[in-house]
Amino acid sequence: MNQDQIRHYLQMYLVVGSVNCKASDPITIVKAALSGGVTLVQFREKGADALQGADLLRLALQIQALCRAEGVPFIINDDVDLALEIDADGVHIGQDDENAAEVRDRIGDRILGVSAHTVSEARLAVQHGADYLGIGPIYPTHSKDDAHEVQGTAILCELRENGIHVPLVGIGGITEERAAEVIKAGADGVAVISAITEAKDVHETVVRMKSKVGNTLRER
Ligand SMILES: Cc1ncsc1CCOP(=O)(O)O
Ligand SMILES: C=C1C=NC(C)=NC1=N
Ligand SMILES: [Mg+2]
Repeated sequence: MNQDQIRHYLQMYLVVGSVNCKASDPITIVKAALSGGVTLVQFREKGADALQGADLLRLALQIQALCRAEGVPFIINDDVDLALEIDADGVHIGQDDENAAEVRDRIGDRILGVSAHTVSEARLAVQHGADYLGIGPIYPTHSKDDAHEVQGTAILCELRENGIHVPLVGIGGITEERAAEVIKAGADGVAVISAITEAKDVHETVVRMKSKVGNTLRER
């Protein structure tokens, strides 16, 4: 996948699982987020009372169908086997998951996203074939119980200053109010869970956040 296409996909990136959808259900939330214009969807089913087995597969296939209908790429967090089983558009893996080079071999030219927290982790992930890097938590988050320490937007500047020019998406505590500063610091987009899944109006939140990202990218 070419870098410009990946950069486009990263602009308004929804990360979602049933655990994050308390006020409403995942399908309703994904439908509203897609109508609001999310550019990429990651299925991340993690944490206490996460779905498993047939229930997990059913929800993954339902969300995949919604994304396909809108032409929005659908990727799976962590579970490369599931991604290959349902022919997802890619995977996102962390530093503690399968080695990025091995995953790249297994998924061919599907999208490969890798989490990175330092310049050296970023360099290694790029060498192993990552299409983009997930950077964060930028701000405090309650959606990942084993999140690394909060890094602020400085990590994005540091990566760019150290010659990491691959597509980057910021993640962690990102809200509509904070989106612009994440882009100004060098990210190509924002990855968001609770600011969208817990929003009173999911559609409007996505519309507003995406327009702030787009305006800031154009001003940069
Ligand atoms: C998956 C992940 N990785 C770093 S922070 C985080 C959770 C982001 O969730 P939220 O957008 O609700 O802070
Ligand atoms: C941990 C993560 C970091 N970044 C992204 C985009 N997704 C994740 N699941
Ligand atoms: Mg992981």
